[in-house]
Amino acid sequence: MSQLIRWGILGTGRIAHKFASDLSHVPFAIVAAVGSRTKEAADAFAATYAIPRSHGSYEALAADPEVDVIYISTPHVLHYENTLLCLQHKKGVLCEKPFAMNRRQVTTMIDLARKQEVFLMEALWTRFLPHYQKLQELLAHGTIGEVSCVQANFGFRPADTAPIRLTDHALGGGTLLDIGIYNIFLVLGVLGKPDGITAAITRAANGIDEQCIAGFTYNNGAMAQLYSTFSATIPIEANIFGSKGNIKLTNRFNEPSSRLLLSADGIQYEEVPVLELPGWGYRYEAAHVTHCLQQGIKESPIMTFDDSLLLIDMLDKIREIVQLEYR
Ligand SMILES: NC(=O)C1=CN([C@@H]2O[C@H](COP(=O)(O)OP(=O)(O)OC[C@H]3O[C@@H](n4cnc5c(N)ncnc54)[C@H](OP(=O)(O)O)[C@@H]3O)[C@@H](O)[C@H]2O)C=CC1
Ligand SMILES: O=C1OC[C@@H](O)[C@H](O)[C@H]1O
Repeated sequence: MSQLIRWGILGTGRIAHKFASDLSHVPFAIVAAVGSRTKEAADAFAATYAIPRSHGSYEALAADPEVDVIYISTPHVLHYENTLLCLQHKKGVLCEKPFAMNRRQVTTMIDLARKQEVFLMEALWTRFLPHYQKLQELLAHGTIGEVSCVQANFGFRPADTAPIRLTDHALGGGTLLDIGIYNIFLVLGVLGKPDGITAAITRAANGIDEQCIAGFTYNNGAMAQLYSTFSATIPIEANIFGSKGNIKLTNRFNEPSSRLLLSADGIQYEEVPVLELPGWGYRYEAAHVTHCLQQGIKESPIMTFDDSLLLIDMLDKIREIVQLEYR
């Protein structure tokens, strides 16, 4: 089907730039409009990517009849209200991670998407990356046998130029929701839902988690170790240990630049070749959403509502254990 899908971008921050740039690689996708809190920022963004329509409010973007689907890239605490706004206007939505702040919000978003009969998906881009797909293939073929342990680390010291949202409690800051989510996503993709969870955080003075360490245990004996931090810049790597070998996802394991390494003995590692296309890596999820819209599909068969619900359940559970609260 050759129907053009008209994208809108809601929010003009860092990741919105990369996403808009990557849409130029996606067949049958055009960026039709952008919406910002200010007309100046919307106009500047539109000029950079030759976007025909720019709006000085999110409401105006959501109401734009020339838009089919909206990519939401605002701070975490706004995902819920921004998504509901777009769904109310019968726009499809691809909303950045974390989908929302808790299960209640995610459920309300899903219910409204179903009621309005429009597409909705969490923008967990790693799910669509070639190296992650290859990882799933290797695991499904039993290449490393039975997995006994997954270790996932994600951390960096935010630069002075980093967005304020990373550490601002009022914007949903902290490592768990921002980067710890990738650790959880990876472990769920390898071992599934845990039977037990332990967790601890280093709490910053403003209440956010500056570090978070979590342990997942499984009734079959498998376990996982998940660590996220803003206190140190560390290798953003993941290791998967199995009865017949190991897999390492190199720095940054959530991005397309990560290499997939395979070892039979835990000493010698060989790279598994993966086909990578030009761009930042957002084209894969954007192409999937574009395809879903062309086909009239309302829920992604790859990043499903159940996947997002399980993810938010894990975030909620860890937050409950460590008493991490947001208003
Ligand atoms: N998938 C990925 O690889 C990545 C995903 N993300 C996710 O994307 C989202 C945005 O992250 P990022 O682009 O880094 O964030 P930025 O702070 O750079 O951008 C956020 C944008 O949201 C809008 N906004 C609305 N209200 C506020 C507010 N009160 N304070 C600040 N900004 C506001 C602004 O756009 P405007 O002024 O135009 O309204 C702002 O530019 C987050 O949910 C994050 O988790 C982030 C990085 C990578
Ligand atoms: O999704 C993300 O990936 C990269 C990080 O630097 C960023 O803070 C986070 O939002």
